[in-house]
Order: sequence, then C-alpha cells, then structure tokens
Amino acid sequence: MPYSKPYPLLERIDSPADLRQLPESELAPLADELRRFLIASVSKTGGHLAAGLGTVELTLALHYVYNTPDDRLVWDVGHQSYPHKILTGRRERMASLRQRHGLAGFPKRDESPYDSFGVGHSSTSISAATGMAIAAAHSGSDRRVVAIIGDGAMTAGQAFEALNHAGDLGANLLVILNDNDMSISPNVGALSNYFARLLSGRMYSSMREGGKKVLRNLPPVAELARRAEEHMKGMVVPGTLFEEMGFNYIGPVDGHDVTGLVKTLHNVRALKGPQLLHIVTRKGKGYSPAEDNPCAYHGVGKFDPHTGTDAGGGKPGAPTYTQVFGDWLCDMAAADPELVAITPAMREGSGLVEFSERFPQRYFDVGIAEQHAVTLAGGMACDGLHPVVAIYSTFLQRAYDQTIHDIALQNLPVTFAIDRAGLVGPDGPTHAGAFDLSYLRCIPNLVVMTPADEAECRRMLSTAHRHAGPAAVRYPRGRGPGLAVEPDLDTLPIGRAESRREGGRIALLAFGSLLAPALEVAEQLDATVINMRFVKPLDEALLREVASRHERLVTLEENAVAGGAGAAVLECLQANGVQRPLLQLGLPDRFVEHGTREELLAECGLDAAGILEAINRWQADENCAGRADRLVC
Ligand SMILES: Cc1ncc(C[n+]2csc(CCOP(=O)(O)OP(=O)(O)O)c2C)c(N)n1
Ligand SMILES: CC(=O)[C@@H](O)[C@H](O)COP(=O)(O)O
Ligand SMILES: [Mg+2]
Repeated sequence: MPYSKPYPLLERIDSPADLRQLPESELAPLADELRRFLIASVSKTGGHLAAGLGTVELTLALHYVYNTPDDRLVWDVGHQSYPHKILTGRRERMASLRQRHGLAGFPKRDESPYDSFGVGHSSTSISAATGMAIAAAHSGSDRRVVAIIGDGAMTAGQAFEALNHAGDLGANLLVILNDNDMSISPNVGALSNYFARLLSGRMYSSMREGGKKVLRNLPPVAELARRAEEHMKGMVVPGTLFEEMGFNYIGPVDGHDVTGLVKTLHNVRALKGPQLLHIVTRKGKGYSPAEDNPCAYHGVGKFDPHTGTDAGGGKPGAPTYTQVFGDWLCDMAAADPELVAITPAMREGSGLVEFSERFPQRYFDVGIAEQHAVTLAGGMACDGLHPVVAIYSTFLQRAYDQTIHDIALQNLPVTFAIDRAGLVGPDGPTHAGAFDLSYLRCIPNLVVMTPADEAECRRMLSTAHRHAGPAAVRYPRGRGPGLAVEPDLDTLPIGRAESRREGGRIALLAFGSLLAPALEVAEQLDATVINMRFVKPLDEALLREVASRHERLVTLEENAVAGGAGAAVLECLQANGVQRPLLQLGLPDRFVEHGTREELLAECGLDAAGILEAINRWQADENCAGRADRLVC
C-alpha cells in the first residue's frame, strides 16, 4: 500500500462542509485515503496511532451527519482524534503533531472550533457532553451533542457518574461506545466481559435486530411498551444495563461500515433523550502491524510505514526510570512474598510487564480507575499485604482524596511509584506531572522522595517499601544520567540529604532530576550542591547548617514553584528564623505546552544554561528583584 500521495478525495476536504458535499458512495474510498494518510503522517511524527485507525469510519460518518462544529463532538481521552483533526482543516499541520508550536496530540479548544472540549485524561466525555446538552436546552438551541468513549475509558467511575446523571435527566445526548476490546493493553474487568457477552454470537444478531427496532422513531406509548418488554427480558438482554440507566441502547453495529454508520447516525440524530450507540471496531484497523499488535501501536515513535519497524533507531543505553522501577519491583517481589502491585490500566507505561508475567497472582490491573487503585491498596495494606501503586503523576491527581483519606490519614504502608513526574514532552500539559510535589508534600504522614539518578531511585523504592507508613517516589519520563544500578535492596535514611559538592558563597539545593544540571552549573559558579533527596521530611538540620555557611540559596525542582519543594525549603528556613536570599527555580505558573522534554526544560529555564542565566541575573540584581514566580528574597 503506498503511504504517500495521491489522496485525491482527501485533498478536497478542508473542512467537514466539504465532506458533506460528497455522495455517500465516496465515503468508503475516502476512508481508505484517510487511513493511508494517517499512517504516513504518524510514521513521520510518532504519536497515538492504533486508536485513530479504529475511528476512521466513525469520524467520517459523524462529520458527515452532524452539523459540526455547531453540533458538538466530545472525544474521550482524545488520542483517537487524529482523523478528526485531519478532516477539520488541520491536514497540512499534521506534520507538526506533538512538536513544539505544532498541533497538539489531543483535542484542544484553542486549536480549533471543532475541538469542543479539551482532553487527555480519560472518561470525561459523558460529563462534558451532558453539560453541553444542558447548556443547549437552557438556550433553546437544537444543537446535538455526541460523546465518543472507548470501552477502556468506560471502566472509570466518572463515566458511570455521568451516565447516572444524564440518564436520569433525560439529556439530549448521544454516547457512542467505541468497543474494540482493548484499553492500552487488553481491557480488563467485569464490564469488559459484559461487552464481550454483548457481542457474542446469538446476542450480537439479536441485538442488531433490537437496534433496528430502536431506530424507528417511536411514539411515547410504543416506546414505553418497548421498554417494558425489554425490561422483562432484562435477565437475558444485556443492553438493559444502559437501558436501566435511562439510555436507549442501540447496537452493537459494525464501526467500520461507513455507509451503515451514516444511516444509523441519521436515524439516531432524530431521536430525543439519552441514546447509547454501541459500535464494534478493531484497534489498529487497516494496518496489519497495528492490528496484530495494537498495544505496541497505541503510541509509537517514528516508524517505517512499509514494515512497521522503528525508524527512529531505538537508542540503546541506560535503562529508563520505568525500567529501573520494573526491575526493582520484580527483585523486591522475589524477596517479599507480601508485595502486590497495582496499575490503573498502565501495565506497559509503568514498567509492569515482567512483573505481571512472573507474579500474575500478585498483579492487579484495575482498569482506568485511579481512585479505586489507591483505596484498594489501602485495604490490602490493612490486612498485611505490601502494596505498590504504580501510577503516573498526572493520573494520581484523580485519586487525591483517596491518597489523603484512605492512605495517609490511616498511616497505611503503601508505596507510590510515581512515574512521568515533571515535564513529559509530546503529550503536553494534560500529561505533565507538574504538581505532585505541591499536592503531596502537604499531606501528613507521607514521605516524598525525588531520586536524582537511577541507583538512587532503586534505593528510594526500597526505602518506601520498607517504611512503616505511606511513601512516594517520583521520577521523570525517560532516562536519568546513566548511573549503574546495583542489584541490592538497600535503603536510605529517611529525611537525610547529601552534600555533592562544596563551594563558596552560593548553595544549590537540588531535588531529583535537576541535580545533574545543578552540578554542571556549580562548576562555573563554584557553588555548593546539595542533593536534597527528600521533599518530606526535609533535612532541616542540613538546611540550617548550609544556610549558615552560604550567602545565597537556590532551590531547583521539576515541579511547579507554587507550593513545591522550594516552597518547603522557604517555609523551613522561615520557621527556623533563618533569613537568606532564596531563588526558587522550577516550573512556571502556567501550563507548559508540548515539545520534547529537553526543549521544554530549556523553555522553562531549567537546563544548565537557563539555570546559570537565572542565577547570574539574580546575583547581579542588588535588590534581589526579579520574576515574582521564581524569586523570593
Ligand atoms: C485518567 C486516565 N488514566 C489513564 C490514561 C491512559 N490511557 C490513555 S488511552 C487509555 C486506554 C483507553 O482505552 P479505550 O478508551 O478503550 O480507547 P482505545 O485506545 O481502545 O480506542 C489509557 C489507559 C488516561 N489518558 N487517563
Ligand atoms: C493517551 C494516554 O494517556 C497515554 O497513551 C499516554 O500518552 C502514554 O504516555 P507515555 O507515552 O508517557 O506512556
Ligand atoms: Mg478500547
């Protein structure tokens, strides 16, 4: 298949209005072109591929039938929205996808009027769409609202909170359940089994008939009679899960039959009240490497579209922090039979593949359910297990109350292995782990650690695991400085920082990933460098001692300055009556957009050059005046 021009039909589509000019007979060939374009484009930029391949026909049908952008399409997660971007005037800009100043990898309201809701985290679509449906009703508008949610995203509590509300409200809303039987890895849970039953043999065909029935725009009496009949069939007709929540269940239908979808959507668009259309798709559809391995093609780097092989020349070298964690987990599990590991649907990303294979009885993928993951760990810890919650910093935000109320308040020994802390790069602000130090350090009982290298990461994980209360280790996306990791399971003394360089008038207090540039900068400034290691508890004694020997202090962290580790140092000095000029370097008080991690760190002044410049500027300023978000005197 040629993954390049010509795209004779696609090149005529600069907006959905152009699409709507086409006869229905041209939609299937257009789907082929769109799919080819998508593969060619992502092969050059990297990004989320398999999910988008599965939504090509759906996206065409939606823009064909609905009056977008006035009608609202709300994509869940948004990783499947590339076909939508291509059809809504952004085809040429796909070459800039996820690059600095380029197109975002997710729908973004300020990028296009067709992106009706900003997204990146999952399971928000039904809530947002319900809100829009309420707003439409409020203004007397006839606008239609459609939420498109995957079977993986449907496992999260928020999706059910929204169904529960929208169904009761009778909101004018269509929810499309895009069921491909996959999350990033194979989907899990009773709901996933339920969807599988819905699709199985006899049920599928009987539901197809049922779907046709629903497509008739029934008068209220007939509708009531139909519901009563369905209710009586409730023990055997699985569609009633949604029916009982107040939704009209339609389907399952083939999500790759574009003309069939157009017909169905035309009918559904005419219906009022909460509708749920269940479509069946294949993740990676139409590209055999992705169909064969949808997990690997969920998110990809650059690749050769003809062979599907890595075109970026996967850089060998030091392990990533994720791998350091995965190795530690297996080693600690071998030593501790009570260790259990929990992931909210991020087995691959969190480094749990080997653990899941070696210790299947102690491995728990709970689906996209961060809140449940954390409270589950609490319950396990109550009764003698030693849980490790492997979670991305940005997704732990979802489980904040659980972290406080279910873990810390009860001082339960749960280890939080927090990956993707700090800037993550191409996924942008939705996925940046910019806030965990701020939101964790204020929680009593919680130990918070920031490893500066791979070896320290392993030690800190062991420290957390052996600690009698809750403890978190937060580490960045990708590789560290490349330190050799010893196979031991040794621990570190809690709350003890270490001096890494003795210098003159200025001391750099570095947290985690910023130790490396701090050491570089220190050579030029002849500065003392402290590897702070612990954000909580801080090494107060060392801080007092360092402050007494230096004229100026600088804190460095890959976290928001607001409320972060530097703020903890400031509070500590103040509480001890120590007054020293203090420069706080960290992430600014704005959302940092997408780009490579290196570009973004430089943009925020957190590479060695930026740090040096900020310190020199600060030192040159007699009054210690400067940017309020970075400087405290
Ligand atoms: C709150 C949250 N947790 C985890 C993720 C990571 N994540 C992104 S896509 C995805 C799987 C989604 O599966 P599904 O909704 O079925 O979409 P598919 O990729 O199968 O089309 C996961 C776990 C996320 N984006 N948001
Ligand atoms: C869409 C989503 O939430 C995930 O696919 C995420 O993009 C994974 O990020 P990593 O590539 O850092 O694992
Ligand atoms: Mg899915």
